[in-house]
Amino acid sequence: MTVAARLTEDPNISVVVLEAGNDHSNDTNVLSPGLYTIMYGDPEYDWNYKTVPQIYANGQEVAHPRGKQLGGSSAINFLFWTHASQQDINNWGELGNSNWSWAELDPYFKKSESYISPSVQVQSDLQTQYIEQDLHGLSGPILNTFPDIYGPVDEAWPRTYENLGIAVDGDPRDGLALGGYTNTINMDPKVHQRSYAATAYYLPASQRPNLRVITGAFVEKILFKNEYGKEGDVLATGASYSTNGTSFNINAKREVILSAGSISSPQILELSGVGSKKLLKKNGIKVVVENENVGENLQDHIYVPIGYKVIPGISTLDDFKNETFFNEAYEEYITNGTGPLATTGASSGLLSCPQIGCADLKAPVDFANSSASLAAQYKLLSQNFHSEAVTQELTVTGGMSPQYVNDTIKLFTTTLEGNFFTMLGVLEHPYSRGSVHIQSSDPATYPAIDPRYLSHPFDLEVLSKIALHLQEVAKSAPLSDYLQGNGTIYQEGYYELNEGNVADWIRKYLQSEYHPAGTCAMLPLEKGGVVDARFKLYGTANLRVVDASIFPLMPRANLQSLVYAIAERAADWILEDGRCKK
Ligand SMILES: Cc1cc2nc3c(=O)[nH]c(=O)nc-3n(C[C@H](O)[C@H](O)[C@H](O)COP(=O)(O)OP(=O)(O)OC[C@H]3O[C@@H](n4cnc5c(N)ncnc54)[C@H](O)[C@@H]3O)c2cc1C
Repeated sequence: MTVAARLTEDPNISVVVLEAGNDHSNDTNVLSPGLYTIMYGDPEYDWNYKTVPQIYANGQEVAHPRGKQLGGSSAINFLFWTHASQQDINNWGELGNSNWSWAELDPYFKKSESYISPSVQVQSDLQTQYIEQDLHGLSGPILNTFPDIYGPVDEAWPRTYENLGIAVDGDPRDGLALGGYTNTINMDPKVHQRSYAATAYYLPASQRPNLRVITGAFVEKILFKNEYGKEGDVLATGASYSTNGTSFNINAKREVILSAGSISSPQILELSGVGSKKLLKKNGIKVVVENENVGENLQDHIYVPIGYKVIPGISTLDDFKNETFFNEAYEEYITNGTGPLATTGASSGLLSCPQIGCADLKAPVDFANSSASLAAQYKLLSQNFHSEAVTQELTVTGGMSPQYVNDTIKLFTTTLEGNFFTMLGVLEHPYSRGSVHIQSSDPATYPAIDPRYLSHPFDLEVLSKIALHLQEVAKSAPLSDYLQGNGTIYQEGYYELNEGNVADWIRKYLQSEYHPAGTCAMLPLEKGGVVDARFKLYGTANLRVVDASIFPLMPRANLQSLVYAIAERAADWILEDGRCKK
């Protein structure tokens, strides 16, 4: 939506958007910051993917919700608005992408955002004074602020990191600062509604005569002309899609932009004949552009959860299990836009290895068994291992059921009596790599998603340190004041982790943060690339991929601010390239 909205600012450019899901931009389930888990597993909102069994993680399938609606996963995400580091983006340049550096991308982060300062009370309670307003966008479409409804645990969060000597040392928006802090969320503070791609980019543009959005349009493949373009590249002429079982073709005069996300973009390319010759032949698909890199290089953030019992009197998401409580909260939100459904968590800690007490951990240096392109990625990760964030620590103020790794409906709640608090420790820069590939030429058959979690042994080593650090945080005041036994009494099913049992526990209960990336990597072709540094698919004259699948290397933190930034940049380049061609 970001690209379409920007391009149609020019009345001479017409854009048609094909979206498989429906428009839910007026739906409380999407707009309420506290209701997002209600959408998981529901086919009206969520593709509800699962990985193939993960052989390094107890053979489990891992759930992968993805937004199936206008605005995609920005409509179902947790509203965390956090940022990549400078090094993360500079790495993309180092890997061979010209004109990619933090300095060059920074204006586009700003372009997408309107930061809205909270009240003086919120600033003090949530310790938001770290914000440097000049670093933020102040007039972009996505509204971004702090939750103004929160409890004592939220207030305790930044103070706990302060007591541990690892409070945030600046505004992480600068791509440098590290430490524990309360992050912003993408919410309109006036009405307490999610601000996301559909409300922020689509709605203001929806009346333009040069923008047409077709919802319920399931793209089956991209169409190519059977002749070559000017530069010897294949021409994309449009797409075929189906609506309610009827198929249609739509023509594109200038460009086709594929933004179906890290799971569907490689799937659509392969269905269209772009991918590995062997795989396409096996599935009876004619090869249009041969490229073995399509669908490879899958990366994801995984995390380990640890659950605690809270002291009596602390309200948590567990209270929603009480029907009366939920109905009252729902009524209050619908009527006044306030109450427990008008808010969400915002507790982050971006921490380096020395900050979590693992300064002695040695990052891998021998990449002899890796391909040259992967070795280049590993080299950058290892060089910066001790200065970059190794983890993002965050919280869910409520119980989780980590045994339901493959079922998000059950994962974010418990059947237990009581109130709980869950700490999550995310592995920020994984070394494991996987893939997404079609299993059939039938577009309705989901692709095989295989992130190969923990296939690189270093990931387990690092995640173990992260899990042990979470326990230290939980035992530290003032957070520990709100946890039973000062952070030593676990939710049933969890137990004290130590050097001896932590690895087994992680293999069993690791979860995805639902951040798949990298499957149509922006890299030089010979280094594993699918698109070039201007998003153009290799071997084609006029097809670009613009979504998280082009990230060549996983950044720290949550992905959405980076997805908006690259989409803003892509729109500029599409306009620029169009002008050059005239
Ligand atoms: C549950 C969840 C929680 C998250 N929490 C956060 C968070 O708190 N903060 C954060 O920064 N990030 C978060 N993320 C990640 C972030 O939302 C995503 O990385 C980002 O939205 C990805 O954008 P994208 O454009 O690559 O793909 P998507 O947003 O997934 O968009 C792809 C779009 O393509 C459509 N599509 C797919 N296939 C087809 C087809 N065949 N035909 C037509 N349309 C199709 C989809 O329906 C969808 O609308 C979360 C993600 C999830 C799933």
